[in-house]
Amino acid sequence: MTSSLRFLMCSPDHYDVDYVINPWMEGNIHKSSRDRAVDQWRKLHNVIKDHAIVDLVTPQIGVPDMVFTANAGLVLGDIAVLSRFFHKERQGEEPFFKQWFEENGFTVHELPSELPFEGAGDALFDREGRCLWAGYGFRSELDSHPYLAKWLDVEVLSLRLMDERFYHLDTCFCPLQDGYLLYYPPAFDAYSNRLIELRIPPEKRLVVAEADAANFACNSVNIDDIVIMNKASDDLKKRISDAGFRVIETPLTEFLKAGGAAKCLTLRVTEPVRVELHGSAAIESRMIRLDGHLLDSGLINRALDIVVEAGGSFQVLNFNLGVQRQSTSSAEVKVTAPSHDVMETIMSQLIDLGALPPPQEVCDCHLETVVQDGVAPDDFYVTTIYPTQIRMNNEWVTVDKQRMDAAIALSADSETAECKLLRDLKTSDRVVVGVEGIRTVRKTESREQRNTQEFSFMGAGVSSERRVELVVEQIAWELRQIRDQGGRVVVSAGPVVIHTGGGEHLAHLVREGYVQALLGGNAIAVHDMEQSLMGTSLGVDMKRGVSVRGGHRHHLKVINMVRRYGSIAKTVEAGVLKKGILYECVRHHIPFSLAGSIRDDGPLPDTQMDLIQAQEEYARLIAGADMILMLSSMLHSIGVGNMTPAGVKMVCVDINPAVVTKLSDRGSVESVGVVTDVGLFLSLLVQQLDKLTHAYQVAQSV
Ligand SMILES: NC(=O)c1ccc[n+]([C@@H]2O[C@H](COP(=O)([O-])OP(=O)(O)OC[C@H]3O[C@@H](n4cnc5c(N)ncnc54)[C@H](O)[C@@H]3O)[C@@H](O)[C@H]2O)c1
Ligand SMILES: NC(=[NH2+])NCCC[C@H](N)C(=O)O
Repeated sequence: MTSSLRFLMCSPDHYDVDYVINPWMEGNIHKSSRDRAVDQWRKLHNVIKDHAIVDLVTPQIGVPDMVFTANAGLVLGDIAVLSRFFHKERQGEEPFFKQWFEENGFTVHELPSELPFEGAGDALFDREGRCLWAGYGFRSELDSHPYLAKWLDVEVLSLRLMDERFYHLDTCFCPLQDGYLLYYPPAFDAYSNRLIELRIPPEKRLVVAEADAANFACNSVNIDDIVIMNKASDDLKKRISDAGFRVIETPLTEFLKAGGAAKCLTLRVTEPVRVELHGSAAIESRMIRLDGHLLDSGLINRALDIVVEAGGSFQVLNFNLGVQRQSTSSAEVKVTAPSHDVMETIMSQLIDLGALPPPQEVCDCHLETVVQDGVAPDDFYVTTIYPTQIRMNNEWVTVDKQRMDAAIALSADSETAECKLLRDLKTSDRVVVGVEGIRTVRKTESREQRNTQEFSFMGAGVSSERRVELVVEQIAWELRQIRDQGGRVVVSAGPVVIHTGGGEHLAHLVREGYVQALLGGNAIAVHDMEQSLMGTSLGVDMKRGVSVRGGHRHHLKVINMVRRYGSIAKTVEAGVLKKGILYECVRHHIPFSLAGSIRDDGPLPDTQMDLIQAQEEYARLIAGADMILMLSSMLHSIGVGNMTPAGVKMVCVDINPAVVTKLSDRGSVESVGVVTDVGLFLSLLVQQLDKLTHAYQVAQSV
């Protein structure tokens, strides 16, 4: 027996599965046998008694899980941090464990109420006592970890649990003597796995397969060179013994029904203190403020989801609910992240939602100078479509040329900031880094706006004919308004427009002044002209819908013809091209840009094969747009979406709901998705516009 070692156990006199608080308990209510449980517990007790002293806490009626003493609290030296159970079903255990700790000479620390932490079930010392691995995600809050670091004066490494079967850290992670670790990596998020790999060298990591993990092989008690567990496969046993340990199996099947095994049934109460080491936790906390229709628009949910999904945690400290339908709410939220990196990831997403630091914490943004043309500093802030401001010399300055996926740059001699693509950065530009002193200005999105968005957005696969018609009516109305007010509508279109018979309708829109710029690729122009000149689109007769003999050569002949004339405009001037979309563009001086791609035939002389140049032409034509109609080209629509700032209404039409979702789901109220055939859409749009114009003319003549 290793005489100095002590464990706390609780006999299973009142043990049963009475409720369900973890997936193992499902279907097991009152299905465990008390006799068998008592027998299995005694065997475990005996094994442990052979190697250490076992103290017992008196079992209590009404708290059947008290048998799992690992959850009593966390002990180091003579300090015990008492558990605050997440589930009310186990909260009744707290006073009994507290009493035991006090009666046994421990100084008991209690966490603030509503800050769950489930003791040694979620916190395991490295066997050399150098650090504390602490789990969070299901039962314990990340915010409890700084308290552990402070009270126990130990380095805390936070690990996020992802698989609800492994809801406590000790169900999937077991530090062993000599720096070994028995663990099940899929139970953790990527960041936590990286942290484990940074700290534990590969030869010391004993990775457990799912079948062993499901038998609670990681829920082992390690005393010197023995590892006591419910059960392990031969392969695992071999690997553990190759590492110099002896495995003792003792069946604990009755306790598995409640989601626990050997380690859960014990609490090590003699953890050695390493006086030379001191407390720290990489955990960071920050306050943020959110204002707006937080509940109606779902903003608060989105913000809190961002925090949790990225591996952080939150506390809503203040919530002022706007009581009237039109009044806004505000919230102050404390965000906690396991590391600086995770905090920056969370903060940059919260900034996108319009989050602000509280007034007392607002500071200037951080700038770093570019040292290589076209390369930003590592930590540069990546822009979004939303109007952004940065704080300089205690004032908020609006960033120009807003677009997504850029850096915010100030040239060496100016105090004006603009969005710059990486390739445009120049040595000596100063670039905003980190997340301090940056805010985005978001429109307050009300319940009504959200409903409209949901109504018009048809990504849910329920695009009945009538719903398409309703959306088209709305778009037609806006198109007419924009035209009448001298606004700008930009159309990006793919060749499907022509294949589906939409060419004549789009040409009509150009002719009638509804389009102020056209963006596309080589293909739409080639197919449009092929249809105008030969009546086919990629060799298919557009009237009869059948392939024309030798038709596959048509598009090359068209390309060749335009090449002979030198450009599309010259082909129109020569009187050769007499109708179609490109014809109308040339005739009505509507600028167009054709961005080339690797698969382009020809290409047409107008196709811009220098992609950087093409992106610049697109950006120039998009500037000042009121609406962008994205018609059935994923490629060009995504390109356009990336360079468009918020505030520009985008209408995306595609037959594939996934494409519509991708393009419309930019968190912007201005996006409308229509899942339908683009030819049908254009035909309905033209009909609706004619109806509107006709009504207008009738009204004027009365
Ligand atoms: N001849 C050339 O030089 C040349 C060059 C490039 C591309 N192309 C041709 O262009 C086509 C691809 O164009 P892209 O780059 O824009 O492709 P893309 O895949 O990016 O986009 C096409 C989109 O059209 C959608 N779509 C398909 N049928 C539809 C319908 N009936 N109504 C509405 N949406 C519909 C698809 O879901 C898809 O999202 C291919 O046929 C390709 O061969 C030809
Ligand atoms: N340290 C542990 N993993 N303990 C297991 C606790 C089991 C208990 N039924 C619960 O869900 O809380």
